[in-house]
Order: sequence, then structure tokens, then C-alpha cells
Amino acid sequence: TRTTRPQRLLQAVSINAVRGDPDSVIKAIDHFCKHTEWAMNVGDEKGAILDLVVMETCPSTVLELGTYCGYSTVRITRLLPPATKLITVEMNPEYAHVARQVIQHAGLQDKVCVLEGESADLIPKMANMFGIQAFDFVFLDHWKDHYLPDIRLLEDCGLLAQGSVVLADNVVCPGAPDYLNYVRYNLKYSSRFYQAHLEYTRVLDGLERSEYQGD
Ligand SMILES: O=C(CSCCNC(=O)c1cc(-c2ccc(F)cc2)cc(O)c1O)c1ccc(O)c(O)c1
Ligand SMILES: [Mg+2]
Repeated sequence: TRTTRPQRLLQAVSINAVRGDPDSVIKAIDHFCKHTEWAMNVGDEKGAILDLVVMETCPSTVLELGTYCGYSTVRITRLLPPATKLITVEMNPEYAHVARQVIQHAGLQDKVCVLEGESADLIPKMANMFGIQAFDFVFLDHWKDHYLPDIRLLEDCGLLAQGSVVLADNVVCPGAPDYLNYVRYNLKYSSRFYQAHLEYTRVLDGLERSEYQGD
């Protein structure tokens, strides 16, 4: 069988990006997705918003649900100070394998832990696995119908604290209506919407930033 899309994306990175240079990895993936083959990375337009939200949060503990090829993992981790850790969860082993190589090409492997498995299984184990109390920043980019159950699970596991920021991709396309309804009308969150477009297209999409107000 032919290569897979993630493998073709990785090849574009290994050919066009400079080892140890996260910005060149980001540029190589965006170029590949714009000119060769669309892929479901957060992309450059929404990625710039992600960068701003990460920078204003200055997180020391970060969780990403939905690694795919590691594009947003690299975007976020490149902005983190040396002592911070990013945990990213991917249920598809093939995606996880490609992501580890993309992250390594960017030279960020020491700051990232790629966990393979279901977010619902892994979230309850994280406090013990990593000796953390709460996540300062969470990026949701996995199955859109898992956003709501997983944010509730994070609450129940005490992994969100006052001021924790949850940023969700694709709240318009493909959409996460139950999640949006929850964070927008629940007093535990203060939410705002960033209008943008589906990566590499003119289709409307956006990010939702929700700040946990505490228990
Ligand atoms: O794909 C998954 C689920 S995780 C990726 C979630 N992300 C998305 O689905 C996602 C989708 C789109 C999008 C796609 C088609 C459109 F026409 C429009 C939008 C955009 C995004 O930015 C996304 O993040 C998976 C998991 C485990 C497996 O074993 C497996 O085979 C597959
Ligand atoms: Mg997405």
C-alpha cells in the first residue's frame, strides 16, 4: 500500500525543515498542507491565535488532547520556558509515531510526552503519573464529541484550577455544539470565541477560550 498522509507530511518535514528549528518545522507543514495535501493541523491562521493565548497564559503545565502529527504540539512547546512539560494524548498509534518524529525534528522531544491511548482512560491517571496538581493550559483538538466529557472529567479529577485556560479547536467546523453550550452558559467558565477559518481553507471555523473560575 502507498504511504499514509501523516507519513507524507513527515517526509515533507524531514526534507524541508531544519533540524532543531521549530519554526522551520511549522513552515514546512503549512507549506505542504497549502500546496500539496490538506491535513487537519490547526494551521497558520488559528495557530497564530493559539500562540497568543499560550503566551498570555505563560503555562507551566500543559495538556493537549489530539496530537495528530504534532503540529500544534510544536507550536505550543516552542513558546514554553525550559522547565515546563507538555503532555499530549493521541489514540491512533500511527499518528503518535509520526508526531514523535516531527517533535524530534523540531528538537523539542525533551519537553514533550506523547501518550498513546484514550483520553478518558488516561486523564484519571495523570496526577499520579506526572505528580501534577492542575493544568494551566489545555488544548482540545481530538474527537469533537469527546470535548465535553473530557473537560468534565478534568474537573472531576481536580485537574483544572482557578485561572486554568482551555482552548478548543474546531468549535464551528466540524463543530462541538454540546461543548460550546456547556462552557458558554456554565458559571464555572468565562468564555470567548475567536473567529477564524478551517485550516488552509476559507470555510468558517474558530477557537473557544474558556477560563476556569474555580470550584
Ligand atoms: O481522526 C481521528 C480523531 S482524532 C482527530 C480529531 N480532529 C479532527 O477530527 C479534525 C477534523 C477536521 C476536519 C476534517 C474534515 C473536514 F471536512 C473539516 C474539518 C479539522 C480539524 O482541525 C480536526 O482537528 C482518529 C482517531 C483515532 C483513529 O484510530 C483514527 O483512525 C482517527
Ligand atoms: Mg483541529
